[in-house]
Amino acid sequence: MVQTTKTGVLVMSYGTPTSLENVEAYYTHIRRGHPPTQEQLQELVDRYEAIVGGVFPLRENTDAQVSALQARLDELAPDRYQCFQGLKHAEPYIEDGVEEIKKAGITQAVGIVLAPHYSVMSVGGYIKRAQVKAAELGIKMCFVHSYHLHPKLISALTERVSRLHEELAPHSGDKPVKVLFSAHSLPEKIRELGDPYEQQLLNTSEAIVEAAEIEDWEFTWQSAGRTNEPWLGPDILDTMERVASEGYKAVLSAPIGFVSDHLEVLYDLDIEAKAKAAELGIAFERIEMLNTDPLYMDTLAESVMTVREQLGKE
Ligand SMILES: CC1=C(CCC(=O)O)c2cc3nc(cc4[nH]c(cc5[nH]c(cc1n2)c(C)c5CCC(=O)O)c(CCC(=O)O)c4C)C(CCC(=O)O)=C3C
Ligand SMILES: [Fe+2]
Repeated sequence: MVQTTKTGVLVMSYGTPTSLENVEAYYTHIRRGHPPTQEQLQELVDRYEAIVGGVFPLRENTDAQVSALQARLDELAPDRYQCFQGLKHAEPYIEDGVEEIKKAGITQAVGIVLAPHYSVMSVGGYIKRAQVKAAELGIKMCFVHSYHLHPKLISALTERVSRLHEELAPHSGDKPVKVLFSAHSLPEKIRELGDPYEQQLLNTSEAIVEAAEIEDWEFTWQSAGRTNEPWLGPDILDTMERVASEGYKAVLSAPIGFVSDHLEVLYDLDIEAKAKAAELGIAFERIEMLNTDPLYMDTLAESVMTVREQLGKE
């Protein structure tokens, strides 16, 4: 096999079904091999049907993000990096991505997840799977664990929050606009593990409000799983009810735990939370997702290059 001195970049993301027929297999994978009940499946299919229109946006967005990152790395360091995709719950799986790196004759790689905040239950899980496969194939690998305070990420998010804040101000009556930062909830047990997830999310929120000079804001959770164990709360729908009862007339939604248009944003916020706002008689608008924003691509590229230097030194 021809070896190359290029560094592989394993770009990891959640993954989404390839078609509505495929939702059951996808959901079964998320549930670690336990198929959902008919009712659970139908509920998820209904949510996808509400947003999809034949295409699953997360797949296109992940493809576009990986290509844009490759292009940016090629500009910053020509011929040095080759990107590969590895998905948590769909093909190409994380392990497939590592296999592709091996097949390309690459012996060292950096892994990065398309999610800025680290939790042992999210990013930690991605990294573990890549590590196991890389060790098996003899590839030397390093990882970006989080990039939730990267100045360019904060700048891209601040710009979105500031712009929307101005747009919403005329609709907020005699109260300020309420900014609600949110991220995917996780089971409450992460607190016992000393997980950095919550603190990192608060730190991102604080960096944005400081830069945007916003005083009226809260952090709240969204998209909690439908299981019996307790999940981190309060949920955004409950927070919206409370905020409306306090007299607020306009909510700005900033789902900073996500970087792409997908189900948790297009359904849980744009359909479900928006319907709740209509019921409560308040305005509700969401910031645009980062998708391939050049500042986000720079955040990823610079984070990869920083970790790559560590790899070289070892
Ligand atoms: C932390 C976190 C992120 C953010 C970080 C990251 O991006 O990794 C995230 C993102 C996403 N979650 C997604 C979809 C789903 N997540 C589910 C279920 C779960 N998510 C969890 C956590 C997270 N999820 C957990 C602990 C579960 C319970 C099951 C388990 O223990 O693993 C379920 C099952 C049904 C339900 O519970 O709703 C679905 C359909 C999609 C893709 C949407 C699309 O296809 O457009 C995306 C980007
Ligand atoms: Fe999820």
